[in-house]
Amino acid sequence: MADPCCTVRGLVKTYRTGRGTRAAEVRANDAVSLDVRRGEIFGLLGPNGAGKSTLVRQLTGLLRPDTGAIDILGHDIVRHPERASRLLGYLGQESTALDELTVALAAETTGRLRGLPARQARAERDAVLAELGLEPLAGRPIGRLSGGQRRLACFAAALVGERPLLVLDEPTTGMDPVARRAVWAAVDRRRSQHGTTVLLVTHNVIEAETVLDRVAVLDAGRVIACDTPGQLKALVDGRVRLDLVWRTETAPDLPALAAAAGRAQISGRRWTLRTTPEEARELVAAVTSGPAFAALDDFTLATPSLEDAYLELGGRQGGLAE
Ligand SMILES: Nc1ncnc2c1ncn2[C@@H]1O[C@H](COP(=O)(O)OP(=O)(O)OP(=O)(O)O)[C@@H](O)[C@H]1O
Repeated sequence: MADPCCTVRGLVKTYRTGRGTRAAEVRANDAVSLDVRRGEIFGLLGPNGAGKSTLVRQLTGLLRPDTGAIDILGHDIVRHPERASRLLGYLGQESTALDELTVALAAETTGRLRGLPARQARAERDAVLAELGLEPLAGRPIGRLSGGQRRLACFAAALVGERPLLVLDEPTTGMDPVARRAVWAAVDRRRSQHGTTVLLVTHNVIEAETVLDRVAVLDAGRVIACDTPGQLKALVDGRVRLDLVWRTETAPDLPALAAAAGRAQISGRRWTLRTTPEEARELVAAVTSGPAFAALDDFTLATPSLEDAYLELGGRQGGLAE
């Protein structure tokens, strides 16, 4: 592969829980192999429990794989996990380590721990707080911020003391649209100015489609596909998704709906149908007139998303959403 940043081969991680008769094993990563190129924004997409965080914790040297190999910029991270912190900036799901520090001190301390001289750590701290609009919160302890503000403050800290690879585990969870945009602008800037590579964990399909160059889809610990969002969506080209939301859980029993009822994925009052544009058009006509319309609360017709591609690939029927 041209210019690799991170190469993963045959990674297996099994958690053991309980004791005696309650002992159980969860294979969180099951022979995962991946290639991330330098300078790309690479995503790990999958539902809760797919094994995304387990994978990134191994890449960051925090968790030891049972078997398999991880190479980051020429370094063997399984043999030398301590090297990971010099190669990558990591934003995990928890902020507890930084909770007692103010936003400014968390950013400055991270810079110092990464080997920056005091003056440079302070300069980078000021620049990143300004870049992310965090100056008004600079003096507040991270543990006493809102969930979205806390994520943004931890993201700011992860950016100080530049690293060639950024590993971000659901960075925008809980953030408002302004903060989200600030995060993606900061990521883009680092990529264009320094060629930074970004490995991003998400189960937000819209975000994945917008920001990722390539995405690996994980399901039950395995990579079930790896491609550009566009190529993955091409798997479901020519089809549309129709969501019908009824006023009550008992949808009207009408001949025009019988075939659709048999094929719809039903969740409470919502029916989801993945079908051809022609059939969707007929169904929309049928439900927007007469007794069906009286029973209808809402409907949406959409082009395929990565969510549809995931289901097409054999992903769990519940889909990617939480
Ligand atoms: N410390 C642990 N001990 C035991 N089982 C664990 C542990 N951490 C994770 N697991 C299990 O391993 C599997 C993968 O979990 P992981 O957190 O990697 O998934 P994920 O894709 O990151 O999920 P989410 O989207 O919810 O963050 C799940 O079945 C989870 O219950």
